[in-house]
Amino acid sequence: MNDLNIGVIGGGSWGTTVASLVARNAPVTLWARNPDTVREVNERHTNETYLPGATLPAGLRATNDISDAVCNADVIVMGVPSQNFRSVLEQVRDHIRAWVPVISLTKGLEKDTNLRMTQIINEVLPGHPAGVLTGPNLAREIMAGQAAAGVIAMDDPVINQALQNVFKSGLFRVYTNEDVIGCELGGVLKNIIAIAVGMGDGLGAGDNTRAALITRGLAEVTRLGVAMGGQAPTFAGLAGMGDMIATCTSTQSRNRHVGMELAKGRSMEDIVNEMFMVAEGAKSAPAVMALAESHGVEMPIASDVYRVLTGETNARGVYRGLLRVSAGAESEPG
Ligand SMILES: NC(=O)C1=CN([C@@H]2O[C@H](COP(=O)(O)OP(=O)(O)OC[C@H]3O[C@@H](n4cnc5c(N)ncnc54)[C@H](OP(=O)(O)O)[C@@H]3O)[C@@H](O)[C@H]2O)C=CC1
Ligand SMILES: O=C(CO)COP(=O)(O)O
Repeated sequence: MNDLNIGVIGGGSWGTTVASLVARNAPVTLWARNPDTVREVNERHTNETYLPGATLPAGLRATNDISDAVCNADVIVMGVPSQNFRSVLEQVRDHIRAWVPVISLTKGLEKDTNLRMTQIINEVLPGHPAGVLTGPNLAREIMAGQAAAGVIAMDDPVINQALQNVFKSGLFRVYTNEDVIGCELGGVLKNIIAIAVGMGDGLGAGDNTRAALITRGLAEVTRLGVAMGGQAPTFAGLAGMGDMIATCTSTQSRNRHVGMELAKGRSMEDIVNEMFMVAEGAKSAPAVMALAESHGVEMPIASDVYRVLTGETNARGVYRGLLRVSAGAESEPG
């Protein structure tokens, strides 16, 4: 057992899953805002709302009191959606000890500021090392005991290696990477491409179409990621291509699900109203478009998705457009 105390913040699908993984290696306290979730985790070792059918480790303790999860923690792991990240981190700030590293699990950008979650950590908790744990990691599949691999990224290689030991297990292989920006953006930007793939799949597109969307999607994600300071090889790794493949092809993906529902001609408002889990791609799309524009990067697939999300056009309309567009060189946008 590792002697670091870990505080995981957020009792949804991924926060609960990561807390369960870490509980094999170190003492963990999971903070959830919902007292029913806390009771269920502590008494029945389940979180049926977010992880139906999964049994959580008996040693995983949950709390409704954020100071209980934070004040003795040597590492804080943030697993709340991007639009709530800052406000929850401000609650963490009231209890966190000096220099404790903060790891984001969140794959989104903050609305209006367009900031990445590690940038928010730097703003709210200056001096605390900030990193991300990311990769092709669908929560329910990991809880079902399927092997997976992820990446832990942080500027400081010594802390990064210590954290690798906190998260890794026989079923969860964790690689280190020092490219925080690239790893973080890989996880964020693939979500909008997964919506595009969901729209295609919902309209009955074939395997060739899906492969073309994923490949061209990865090309535009890489262009923006590199323009924002990420390293190109990161986008060919687990945080980039790996997560892109998992999210774009899995029936478990919430982002792909949004695309499938859009393909039925439903409005975004309707779809979101009946989802209780987060689909970060839809929330982050305006920020992605703003960043693409400010960096002078063309993202034809993402901008088509954005036009569907805003109701300017529909899935069928952009699909027809895709077939009409003439192709140039593979190294160029379009
Ligand atoms: N699920 C997955 O497979 C993976 C998800 N991720 C990323 O992890 C992040 C979290 O996603 P995920 O766990 O799936 O989301 P879910 O929708 O499953 O759960 C969201 C959780 O956040 C909590 N929450 C929301 N707002 C607040 C708030 N203001 N204060 C406190 N808690 C809040 C919810 O609490 P309540 O129940 O009370 O509403 C819930 O516990 C996302 O950015 C996602 O992209 C990354 C990898 C895999
Ligand atoms: O990021 C994920 C898998 O790596 C989860 O994707 P969804 O949010 O689309 O379910």
